[in-house]
Amino acid sequence: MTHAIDIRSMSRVFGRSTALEDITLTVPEGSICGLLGRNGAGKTTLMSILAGQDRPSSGTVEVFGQNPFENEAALSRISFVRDNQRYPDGYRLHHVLRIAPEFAPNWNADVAAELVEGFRIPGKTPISKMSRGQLSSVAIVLALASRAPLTLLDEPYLGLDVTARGLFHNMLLRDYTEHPRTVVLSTHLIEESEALFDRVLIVDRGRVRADCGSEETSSLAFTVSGPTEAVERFSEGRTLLASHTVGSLKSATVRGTADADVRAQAQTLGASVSPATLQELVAGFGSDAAAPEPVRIRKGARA
Ligand SMILES: Nc1ncnc2c1ncn2[C@@H]1O[C@H](COP(=O)(O)OP(=O)(O)OP(=O)(O)O)[C@@H](O)[C@H]1O
Repeated sequence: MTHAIDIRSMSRVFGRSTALEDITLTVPEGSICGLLGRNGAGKTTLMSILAGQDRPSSGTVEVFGQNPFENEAALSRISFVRDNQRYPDGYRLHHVLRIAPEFAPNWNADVAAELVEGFRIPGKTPISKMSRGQLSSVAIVLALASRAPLTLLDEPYLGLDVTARGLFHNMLLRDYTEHPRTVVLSTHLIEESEALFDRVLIVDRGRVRADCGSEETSSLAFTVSGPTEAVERFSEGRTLLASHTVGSLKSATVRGTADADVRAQAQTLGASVSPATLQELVAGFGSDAAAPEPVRIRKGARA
């Protein structure tokens, strides 16, 4: 399998703060990977390094087999759109659309025009005066119309209304299907975006906590709920990622697979088991109770 991203033993330290610690991971070509984790988990730092805007303190990073840092050939294959994207003073939309193809060899003006119309991005307003959602819209136009082999989207949803979010999802999936590429998308809107992902990377405090295909997340953890005593008895000897108690009822996210034995045991105790949602997994792997060892499940990428 060809890897778009290959990271080995990579760390990024800022003074006394370790933003990324001993990261080893690969992302196969032709996948949409959700990069998920709590605030400060290390998502933006990871994307900046992949985009050649920062370099690791140790370890190696390869994008399509090359180190992206100060590497023009590698950077021409990467589109990185971040939430605080800056534009030159006085720039309006038409300036951006005119200059973008110079940096994006696969630029598609039809995709850009369709998105500009759908997002209702004003042509006359200077970019510096645009609303938060309009800025996100411009960033998404750049990201999708670039059709870069590696597209990095860091929190693309900030300020976007529900219609604009739907347009983004539809265009991403449509254009990705017609022109396959590798996309890494970080977001805190997990429920809304999870249908996009065929891979999921969960990071917390600079470390990879889970790395698997999206259809395999159900084997990482499950939720058990019921009377507090039943859930506590069921949880004995198991690894809890998180738990919540409301009145006499308790719900816990438990590491492992909910096989027939697990379900039967819960039922005997008067508790019930259901698959953990992706949101519960991210919250669980970001909790202080989560064990530090990463869970990796490697299978093929989407065809
Ligand atoms: N230039 C820097 N100097 C010092 N510390 C930094 C720097 N950049 C990032 N960090 C620290 O590295 C850690 C990871 O930050 P990062 O921005 O990558 O997190 P994130 O997962 O993108 O968070 P969020 O979801 O809040 O955007 C944080 O603790 C942050 O304070």
